[in-house]
Amino acid sequence: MKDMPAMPADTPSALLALAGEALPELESLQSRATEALRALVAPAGKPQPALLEQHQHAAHALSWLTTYVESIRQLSGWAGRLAEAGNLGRIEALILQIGLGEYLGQIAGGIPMSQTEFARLSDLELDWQPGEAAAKLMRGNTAPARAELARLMQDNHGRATFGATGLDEDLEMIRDQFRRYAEERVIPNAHEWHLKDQLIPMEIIEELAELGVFGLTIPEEFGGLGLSKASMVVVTEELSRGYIGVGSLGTRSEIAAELILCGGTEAQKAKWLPGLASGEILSTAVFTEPNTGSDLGSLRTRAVRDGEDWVVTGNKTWITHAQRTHVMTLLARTDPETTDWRGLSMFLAEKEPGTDDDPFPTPGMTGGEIEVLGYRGMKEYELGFDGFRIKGENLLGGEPGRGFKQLMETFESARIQTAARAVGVAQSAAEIGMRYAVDRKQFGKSLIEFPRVADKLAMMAVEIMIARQLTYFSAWEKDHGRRCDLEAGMAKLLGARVAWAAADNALQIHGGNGFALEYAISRVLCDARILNIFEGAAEIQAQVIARRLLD
Ligand SMILES: Cc1cc2nc3c(=O)[nH]c(=O)nc-3n(C[C@H](O)[C@H](O)[C@H](O)COP(=O)(O)OP(=O)(O)OC[C@H]3O[C@@H](n4cnc5c(N)ncnc54)[C@H](O)[C@@H]3O)c2cc1C
Repeated sequence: MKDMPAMPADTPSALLALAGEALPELESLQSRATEALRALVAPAGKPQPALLEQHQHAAHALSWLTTYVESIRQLSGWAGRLAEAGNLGRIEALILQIGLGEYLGQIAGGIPMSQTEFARLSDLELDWQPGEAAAKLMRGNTAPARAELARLMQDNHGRATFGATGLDEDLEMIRDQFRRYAEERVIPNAHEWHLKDQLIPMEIIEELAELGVFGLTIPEEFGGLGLSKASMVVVTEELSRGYIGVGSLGTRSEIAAELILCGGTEAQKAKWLPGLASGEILSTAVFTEPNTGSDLGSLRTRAVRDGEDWVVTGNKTWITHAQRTHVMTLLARTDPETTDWRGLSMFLAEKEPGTDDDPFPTPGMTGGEIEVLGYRGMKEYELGFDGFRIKGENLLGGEPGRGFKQLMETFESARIQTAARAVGVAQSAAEIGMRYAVDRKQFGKSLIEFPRVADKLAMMAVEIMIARQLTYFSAWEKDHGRRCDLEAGMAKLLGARVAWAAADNALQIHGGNGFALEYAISRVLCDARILNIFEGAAEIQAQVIARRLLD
């Protein structure tokens, strides 16, 4: 078979010029796709929920297409900035070439939304004849390029990332600090914590508190470090590379702090934020119920006024880190006349931290552990509330009925953080897979010398960089005060798929050993699986993106 001609990867400027030419064409394709969906689901101008559901596959195809166009834009932007600064080396040029080639190819041929569902342009009754630039770029994902990238990854092994991140020195210093921490304190222990299904030791939580992890983005006036979301992303990425459980410790504090900063009264800010920032107050997010997960607005746990207080009755489930925490951000229905998001309120419900012997000592509250595949370290619980009392002053914002909107205001940050967790997990899978592929020999040579093994590693490096750049972009937008629900949703959507693919492929590289609990990759696979479920399951994320594109 005749090989396709290789792309001129030795001329990154030519590649960037081609990307620059192709982008307007992709943007126009995305506009055509949006109009095609509008024709299907909004015949009278406004999207109709029933039609949007009927055409869900087409709607999600648009979401994925848009995510890919943004990915190409961010990948090109990243490479362009590196080139300007004289830092676009060979490894970055190959990531750019392969990434553009592969994502353009998938746009034309089908984007995997899951292993068996593809977003195709024909779902939106579109066809696309790629212009000259796009057609050239599409040939970029060649066997020689992947082989060279895998070779360079081997040389690069031991550095923080495969390819320069493009972040500034301050952020790279933060990365270094947390990378060292994870190397010394997390990685040597993570697998044992997982296998023994242990809570992450308090010692680690105290050390992270010392390092400022819980108050990273809380303003200095409330005892935090007042740093950017970009720094949160870097810290989260590195800690999650060590262990998703450790990378997720800060998630709940981030949600609680965002809730209070956006929706709390001045008194609530003064009361809660300093303790959250210092890590003395640990929080847990209490939203999901046995019958309401994705459709959170319909939840049924009730909070009823009793004098100054509120009394809570109902059941919650999947509550991470419920036992050891001091405060619950608890969403409950305060208007019994409603059945949707309108009657919900958010509480900062105080509780006593439990112990193994007495996990839920607070009156009116019971709980039990849910045994899980992965994402251990904080443990998940189902909770029962019966006559559980919350002080009136702990109703967030002091006014009932605003809980769902208050929660929605935190979605951007939470999704950015989850995307960063996904990048960290994917990076750890890539590194573990790489080490094994080098060390393990079959047929007289290292596994990495077989193209199908090297290809997997090369594609991991490419997709991790794409997901990383999308995540940085959404953090950048957030830090500059711009709305970024769309970008954060896309980063989370793609990041979760990338993490799962990386973990699955790294396990494949391990062969039978990957299936042994003893090997770290077995844990990373289990940990990666959750990313497509929480913080908006992939299908919900795609639905939200599609709705937003039709706004
Ligand atoms: C390990 C873990 C930790 C968690 N931690 C917390 C926590 O700390 N606090 C908390 O409140 N919650 C937590 N959750 C709950 C999590 O947010 C929910 O699991 C998630 O929102 C999905 O809800 P569900 O599990 O009820 O799935 P369901 O809503 O029943 O959905 C099941 C599946 O159906 C599909 N689906 C659902 N709706 C649609 C739709 N409209 N269109 C197309 N497909 C759809 C999706 O594939 C989805 O995965 C956690 C969950 C897990 C597993």
